[in-house]
Amino acid sequence: MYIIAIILFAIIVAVIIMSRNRSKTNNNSVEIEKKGKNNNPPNVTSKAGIPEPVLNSTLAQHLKQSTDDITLSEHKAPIYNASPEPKTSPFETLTASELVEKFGLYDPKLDLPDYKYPPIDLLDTDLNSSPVNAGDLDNNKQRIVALLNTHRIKIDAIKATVGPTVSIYEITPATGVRIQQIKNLETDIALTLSSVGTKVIGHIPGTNNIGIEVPHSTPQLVSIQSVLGSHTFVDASMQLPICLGKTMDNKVFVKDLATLPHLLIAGTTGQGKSVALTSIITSLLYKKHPAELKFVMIDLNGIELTPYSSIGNHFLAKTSSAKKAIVTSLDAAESSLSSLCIEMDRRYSLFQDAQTRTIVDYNKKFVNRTLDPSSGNRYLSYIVILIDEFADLQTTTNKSIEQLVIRLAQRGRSVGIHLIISTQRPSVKIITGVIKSNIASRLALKVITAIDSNTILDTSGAEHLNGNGEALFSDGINITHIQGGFVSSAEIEAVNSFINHQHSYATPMLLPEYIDSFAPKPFDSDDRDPMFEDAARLVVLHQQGSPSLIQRKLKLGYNRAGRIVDQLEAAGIVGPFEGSKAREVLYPDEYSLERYLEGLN
Ligand SMILES: Nc1ncnc2c1ncn2[C@@H]1O[C@H](COP(=O)(O)OP(=O)(O)OP(=O)(O)O)[C@@H](O)[C@H]1O
Repeated sequence: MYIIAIILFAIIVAVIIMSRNRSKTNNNSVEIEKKGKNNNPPNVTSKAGIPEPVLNSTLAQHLKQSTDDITLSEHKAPIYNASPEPKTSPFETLTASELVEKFGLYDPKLDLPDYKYPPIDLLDTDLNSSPVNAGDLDNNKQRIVALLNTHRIKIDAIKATVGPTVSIYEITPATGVRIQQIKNLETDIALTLSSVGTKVIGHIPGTNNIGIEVPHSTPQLVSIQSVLGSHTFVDASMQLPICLGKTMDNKVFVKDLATLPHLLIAGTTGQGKSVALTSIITSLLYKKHPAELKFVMIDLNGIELTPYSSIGNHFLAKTSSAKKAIVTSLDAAESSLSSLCIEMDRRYSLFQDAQTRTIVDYNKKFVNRTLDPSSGNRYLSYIVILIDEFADLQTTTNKSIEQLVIRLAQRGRSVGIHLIISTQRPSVKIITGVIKSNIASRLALKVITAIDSNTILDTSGAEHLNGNGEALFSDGINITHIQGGFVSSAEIEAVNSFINHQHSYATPMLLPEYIDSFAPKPFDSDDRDPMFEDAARLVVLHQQGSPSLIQRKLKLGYNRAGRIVDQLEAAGIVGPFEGSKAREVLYPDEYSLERYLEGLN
């Protein structure tokens, strides 16, 4: 008895030491612990031996949320307790309201409970003085009024609004004055104000006024801090708020990517596409928790999006076979997009079973614990796919990329998958008719010709922009003239570093594995899950290739079971995903399977 007690004590001590050592492999956690910022209990090591990011501060909280399968960011695993394994799911014995009473609402943010959103003071403050002084504004007003008087055009009032790149003079015409009378004087007004580019922009919606737009000789920079710190952005109750800059009358311009629901950014090289892309990413990083949002970044040049690899474990998603979190090759781009299509189909099949139509409704049901995680249900994060330089993917030899992009654009919205595509080649070969018809929202930066502008926006105008982030945004109906927010490399670095120094998931979110049936890839046995062979025997024995079977019989989390099924598919043991049907098992009996497994080892 005494000896058994000593052995037991030694085992417990050894387990504690091992779990502490493993936790030190996570650089982030080591650094935070060193700084003494983290009051969490010691790291918990998952069954897979990976440092556990779910560090709920109390045992009660810990019981609410699963610690079973943490290599994926999305919780599909049981949300009651991981250890000891319950024999039956509480979802089988308790109603949703009883579950909520017992465990509370499901909170995806408890994945990383101590996660802090980046503070606004990481960004540079706006030190710009106004591009026009009050004296100049008054002079211009007097000159405009004098000119109109000479032409016997009476006005009731004139006021000026200073925007980032232009000032707008709003005139209230006297009764009987026609807009065209003022429009006819456009060149004369430009001459009077000595300002090339002055435009009479016509009736200002919602007012009785006519606008005259006068460009500043030195445009004002719109700092990202001034827009992300504004009430318009801070108070925006949107699913995916993205800040695109300021309008010409100095209003912060925020859109909800979830409703756009995709965006095309195009303009000649050096006019501000990358800055626009990074200000969109920065907007989302300021508003979203890593449990709610993942980016898939495709950047074949490996330049613009590379800095974000440092926040890969927090905010990026990738296929498990991809070595890097950011996609930099054509093949990897194709398999990532294919894999996203599989994820999209899986989400649709979850929606079908849950009888929901949108990600918001589905997640609401999940949070209310009406959906059983052991049937594959999980909290769904939004996925934003960013493609920097779409022309690199639109090669003549690879038409399938365009088809994948179109599929995602057509069906992604309801399931929370959104695309942002940027290109410096606004030609009809790159921005094809079918791409345009599926991506209604477009941001045009300066282009060279009216034809290019027409290719992007279906109208001219972008050829008159001044560069440096000045843009025209079209939501498919209205066009808004804006000045994009500027974000510097140093600011990107500061935000990424702030995020990077916090606890993260163990890996980027893993997307379902895509296997190209026409070009089978060699199956890498090093990447195989330790339970791979047991799972293979199980599916062959039951002649049923479903993750829930593996999950139940081998006591694994849903994510891990899903990955094993992907590996079984890669090894040719089960067939491809077929929506709500179970996968076909390609080995008829254990004998043939054992022979195959021997060959694999
Ligand atoms: N919103 C902005 N406000 C002020 N200046 C800007 C803005 N956007 C871009 N610029 C200026 O334009 C330069 C080029 O911007 P950016 O790198 O985004 O261009 P690009 O269109 O992505 O170029 P490329 O096609 O070569 O990648 C920036 O370095 C900056 O000086």
